[in-house]
Amino acid sequence: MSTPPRQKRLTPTDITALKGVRPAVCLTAYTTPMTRLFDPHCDLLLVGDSLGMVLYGMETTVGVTVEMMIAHGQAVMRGASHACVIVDLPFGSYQESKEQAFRTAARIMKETGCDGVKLEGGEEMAETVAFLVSRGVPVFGHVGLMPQQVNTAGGYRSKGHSDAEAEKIRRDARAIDQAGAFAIVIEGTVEPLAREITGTIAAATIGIGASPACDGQVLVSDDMLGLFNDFKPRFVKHFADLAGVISKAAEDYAGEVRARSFPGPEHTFQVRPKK
Ligand SMILES: Nc1nc(=O)c2c([nH]1)NC[C@@H]1CN(c3ccc(C(=O)N[C@@H](CCC(=O)O)C(=O)O)cc3)CN21
Ligand SMILES: CC(C)C(=O)C(=O)O
Ligand SMILES: [Mg+2]
Repeated sequence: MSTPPRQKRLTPTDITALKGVRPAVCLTAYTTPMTRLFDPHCDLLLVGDSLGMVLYGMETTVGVTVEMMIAHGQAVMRGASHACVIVDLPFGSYQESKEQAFRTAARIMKETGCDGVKLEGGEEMAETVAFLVSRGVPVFGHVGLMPQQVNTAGGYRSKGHSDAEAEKIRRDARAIDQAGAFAIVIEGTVEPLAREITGTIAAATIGIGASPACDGQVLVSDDMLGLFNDFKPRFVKHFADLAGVISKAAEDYAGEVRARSFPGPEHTFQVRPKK
């Protein structure tokens, strides 16, 4: 009896090919059990550096390390059999030079087995994106609201309201597209601009707060599950209230322990009768 062929994950090329065919579905994933639940429903899973905020309680994504991204990238790869898996390059691991970016990307791909990496930036990162792609690293771009630039941007503010800001984002998206990115996240950007970019580049645009005109959508999974409630950007929709479910479970558990009604006989080991 031969073993069935191992199911192959979607490739970055497959994601680009969805453009103009059907919306690409993307969620962030950080752990094996959640990945197993998301994987059948998603085309793309992103091990986002948002994990610093949603899993580790950091104030921003700036403190996230390559080691954290590798540990969670490995966890996600253990649970993914269908979706394409992309890992975020964290702040400080790629901006210094295209060589630094390649070294980090190659290490992450080798140590996790993921399908490519994502990096934030526009025109200033185009040379880096071309360098990576020409050397075998599929690149997912990210323009518009760039969380790793929170300290120079003066906070998390939506983008493209002024003509000058819109023109900059237009140039950023074009530069990353022409550098060979297979897809580009457009974050926190006004609808007409996101629509225009989507219609004029080859890469698939994946929106988060960038309107339904994008080629696909992404959300931070803890946001859409109602698990992360420190803040709620306008683009977040809660598809469940897991925070409520979990706090109720903890409350019930605590009550039963205090009442000595848990554990019951069915959870308790008795000495086996001697033979
Ligand atoms: N849980 C979570 N969800 C995210 O979407 C997310 C993270 N964490 N961490 C990394 C970045 C940070 N992001 C953020 C954080 C806050 C806003 C926010 O408060 N936005 C305001 C903008 C108001 C405006 O300028 O119009 C909003 O009301 O949406 C947006 C994106 C997106 N990413
Ligand atoms: C929100 C997505 C695009 C992201 O970069 C992340 O989760 O880190
Ligand atoms: Mg990110």
